[in-house]
Amino acid sequence: MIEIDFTKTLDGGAGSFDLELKLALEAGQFTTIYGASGAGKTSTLRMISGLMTPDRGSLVVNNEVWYDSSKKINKKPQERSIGFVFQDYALFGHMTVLENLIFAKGKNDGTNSIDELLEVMELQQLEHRKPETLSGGQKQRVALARALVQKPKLLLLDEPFAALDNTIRFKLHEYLKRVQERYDLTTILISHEVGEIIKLADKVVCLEQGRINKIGSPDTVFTNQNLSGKFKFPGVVVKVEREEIISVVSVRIHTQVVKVVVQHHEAQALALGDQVIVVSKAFNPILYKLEA
Ligand SMILES: Nc1ncnc2c1ncn2[C@@H]1O[C@H](COP(=O)(O)OP(=O)(O)OP(=O)(O)O)[C@@H](O)[C@H]1O
Repeated sequence: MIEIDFTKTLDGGAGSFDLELKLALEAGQFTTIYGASGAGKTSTLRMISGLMTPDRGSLVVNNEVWYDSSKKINKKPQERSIGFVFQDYALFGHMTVLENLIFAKGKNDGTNSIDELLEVMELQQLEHRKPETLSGGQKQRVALARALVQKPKLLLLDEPFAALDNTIRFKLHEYLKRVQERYDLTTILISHEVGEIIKLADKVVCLEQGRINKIGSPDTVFTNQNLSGKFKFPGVVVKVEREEIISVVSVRIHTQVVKVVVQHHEAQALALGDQVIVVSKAFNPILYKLEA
């Protein structure tokens, strides 16, 4: 359990405001922080990691006090069991992929196996390459593997996929889900992408000017409904066609476009580019084996 209860006055563009966060996250849970630019998302992760000090409050991770202003406890970032991945990779350019991971391991025992991480993240073929020779998606896989070497209790991700195109981003979601489940990681992701949040997160915390204004499952936060469909696919509206009795909305889901029949009044509420969730209650798929 991660118990966050701290405040800090931040210098916003239009004057100062208080970031006030009281939040409990269950171990192994995947939480996303969502909110407008300047709401205090990055500051929150920096305070959890010890890179920024709150004005007052406490932070307790699995019953271990990392910060408590009244008891004057403030663990240094290197004493907190955290893996941090940023948008800009921050890999060591003069080291190969393998050397980056070995460096992260340091002299510590009890770390995750580097061989296993290379395998899970499918980096074996790239282990002797330097970061400058890798694509953005490959670099981010290395950054994710490196963040996991020290067996962190908490994985913090600050818009790690924002600079990548959709296809690479979708692949990285799969890798992230895979490691999150394999290592039972308590994860906090900052994201602006509603589709990404619906796909990955158990819980979403919406921040506005330093305060939590909504919290809950992505379904309830973004649609005000508890969606009970068997299959849920986040997508983007690419076409709305009004026909005689009904309207047809085309939704791009990853690389496919599906057509969904809706009532006219539902179609009227939609614009091209809107993010939506396609929910299917009864789904009777037919399976075809692909020949390699
Ligand atoms: N050390 C600091 N002391 C005081 N104010 C700060 C400090 N660091 C950042 N701020 C201010 O706090 C506000 C919130 O910044 P933060 O980076 O947390 O926002 P954000 O929600 O992550 O935004 P974005 O989505 O643009 O990254 C900004 O106005 C920023 O200038």
